[in-house]
Amino acid sequence: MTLLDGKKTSEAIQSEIAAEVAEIKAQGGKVPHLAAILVGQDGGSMTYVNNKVIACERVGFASTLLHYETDITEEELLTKIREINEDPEIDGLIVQLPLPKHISGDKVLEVMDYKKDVDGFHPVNVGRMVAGLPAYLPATPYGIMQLLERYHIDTKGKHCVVVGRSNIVGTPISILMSKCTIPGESTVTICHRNTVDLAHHTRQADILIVAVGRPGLITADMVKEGAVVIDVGTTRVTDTTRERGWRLRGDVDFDSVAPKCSYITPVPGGVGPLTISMLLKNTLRAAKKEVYS
Ligand SMILES: Nc1nc2c(c(=O)[nH]1)N[C@@H](CN(C=O)c1ccc(C(=O)N[C@@H](CCC(=O)O)C(=O)O)cc1)CN2
Ligand SMILES: [Mg+2]
Repeated sequence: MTLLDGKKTSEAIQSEIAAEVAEIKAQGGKVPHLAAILVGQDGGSMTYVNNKVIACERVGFASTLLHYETDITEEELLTKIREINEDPEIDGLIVQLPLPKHISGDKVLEVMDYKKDVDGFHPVNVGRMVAGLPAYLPATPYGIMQLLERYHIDTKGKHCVVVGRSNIVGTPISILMSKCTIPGESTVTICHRNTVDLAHHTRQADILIVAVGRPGLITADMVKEGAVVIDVGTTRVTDTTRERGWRLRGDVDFDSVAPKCSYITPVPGGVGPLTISMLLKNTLRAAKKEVYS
């Protein structure tokens, strides 16, 4: 069994990005600039956004963090987004999810300039990804593709079973894995909350990607011998032995599943760190006008 080291891969990607930024600076160019909007005080969201800002500094990007109270109105937020759309200094914009219930994520995306949508969630970017046109790929699926590529995992003709159909992970990764690209060329099955006999499907998987946020859902009996297992789940579960009172747990029961796998991602240190690196990569692509002129 080989551990897919997301931390190491993420560091390698960030070094590549930092080298490109150094080159841009040396040529007297403008450094990439990411704006991140955070609404409210959710612990996980605050950690992720802070980590994004720190990662920007590490690779030499400029960043702007806009942190609003939970009671900001939808219209106030939309006005701010329209301002950022018009700001030529800012190359990429993300709005950290989840948003409070009174703000429509769909409206936020529709207002956002798709050319700055470095999360790849805007309908234009989703549509272009489906059509196989240049687009910003959502960071987590993009990170999974990087892991498969950099570990030279053969995906062509393999059966890839995806558990979860979220817009952030499940749906886009199932499309990317079915595309005629490498990685890709897989036969894809999507499972979700109404799938009958989940284990029947997961046992068929050569490549199993799980993104539902249900700690320990996938147990050893649900996995084929030699499978590649990608665990996207990162749920905070109570752990009184830790000072902070919690630990992260994936959707896969790592201890029982790992011995059966050819490759597996740990939690933490698997897909998570790549989510941040691929956001930086998209921001660099935005600054270089690689996707849109
Ligand atoms: N606008 C967005 N919102 C959300 C996204 C997103 O891509 N765009 N994805 C998730 C949260 N997320 C980034 O935003 C994210 C999740 C996990 C990690 C990560 O590095 N996890 C580490 C553990 C970190 C820890 O100790 O808490 C790991 O798995 O090793 C990074 C980013 C939902 N919202
Ligand atoms: Mg899902």
